[in-house]
Amino acid sequence: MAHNPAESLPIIAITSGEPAGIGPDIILSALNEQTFPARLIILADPALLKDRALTLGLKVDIQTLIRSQDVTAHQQGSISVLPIQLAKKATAGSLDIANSPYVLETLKQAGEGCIKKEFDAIVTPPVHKGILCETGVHFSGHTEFFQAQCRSPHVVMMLATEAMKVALITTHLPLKDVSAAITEKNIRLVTKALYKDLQEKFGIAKPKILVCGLNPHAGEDGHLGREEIDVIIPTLNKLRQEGMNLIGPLPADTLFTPKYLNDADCALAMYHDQGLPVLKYSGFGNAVNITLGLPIIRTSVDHGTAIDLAGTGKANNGSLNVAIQHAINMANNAKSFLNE
Ligand SMILES: NC(=O)c1ccc[n+]([C@@H]2O[C@H](COP(=O)([O-])OP(=O)(O)OC[C@H]3O[C@@H](n4cnc5c(N)ncnc54)[C@H](O)[C@@H]3O)[C@@H](O)[C@H]2O)c1
Ligand SMILES: N[C@H](C(=O)O)[C@H](O)COP(=O)(O)O
Repeated sequence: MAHNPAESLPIIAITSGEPAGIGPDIILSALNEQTFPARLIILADPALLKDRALTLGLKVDIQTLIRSQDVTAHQQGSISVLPIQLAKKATAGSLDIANSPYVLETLKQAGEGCIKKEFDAIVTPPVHKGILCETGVHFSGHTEFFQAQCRSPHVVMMLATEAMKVALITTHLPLKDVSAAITEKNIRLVTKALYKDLQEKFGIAKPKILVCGLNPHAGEDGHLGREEIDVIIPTLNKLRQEGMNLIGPLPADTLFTPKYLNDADCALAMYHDQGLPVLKYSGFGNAVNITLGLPIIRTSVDHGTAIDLAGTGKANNGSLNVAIQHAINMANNAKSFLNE
């Protein structure tokens, strides 16, 4: 049989995201504007993509796959869909709880396919956490969903641009619960998982990580909070003794300045809105969200469902391009690592 070079391309599963949001829009525009060096499978209702393409005036060739193995190399303007049916026709800009099980099913099938190695990586356009939670399921994010599905003891949320990487000790946690989650165990598990993946997945031999304090001015010697003195500093000292290059805890308000960032590989923030606003200010629309610590590869966009923009043609697909390209690179690296 003739060698088919397409067979060496990674298979990337892309979920549709919230059907009333911009997920379908950015998938259509991204796959219409360039050819990705991969076999791309969209887990979605084909009717959703056809409707949205019509709304957006995009001419895209949407093919339905019977089996994931039948997917061929991506070509600009073509989309291969593994069908999952919506409960109700989706209206751009209007959330409908009836379609929440559909969203969860796309994630479930993507994760299962990756675990079974039918897919080499997952890319997730945005879901709406609120409408998923309204079904009674507790859904705090893809990060936690795939952690539970893969039974991973600890995962790390890291967002990255070309200029900056920001990882988080705690992810989707109410602010009132953050202090209690800043424990030696959590700091140790996240920092170790981050360090390992910066080495193994990003080829940084000895990562230099800047660690934020929790409190204003990193606690001001205990006058503005004691988490630094009681937990963060002793834990970082132990990790340093294990060979890690950790700087801090530094006051978070000045850690994100060129003096520190220019010379570091990653910033580690204590909570979501300590680290992500800085990253999004610096590179919103061009950043990738990567879940480290999973046995599978998963990347995502840096933005949400932007319900206000769904179906308008105003959604930017830059972050999805970056998320797909990162997933392809990571899948290729993992394949060459296995072949070494
Ligand atoms: N990866 C994900 O699944 C993910 C990421 C972030 C937020 N969310 C979820 O999305 C929902 C809405 O969140 P939000 O309102 O805080 O943030 P959002 O990112 O949806 O919107 C914030 C602002 O950015 C704009 N925006 C977002 N994406 C854009 C794009 N691609 N192009 C142009 N403009 C864009 C929106 O119009 C809005 O003004 C929430 O349920 C949130 O949890 C999901
Ligand atoms: N924290 C992410 C952000 O602000 O971009 C977002 O909520 C997505 O998280 P998940 O990848 O866990 O869904």
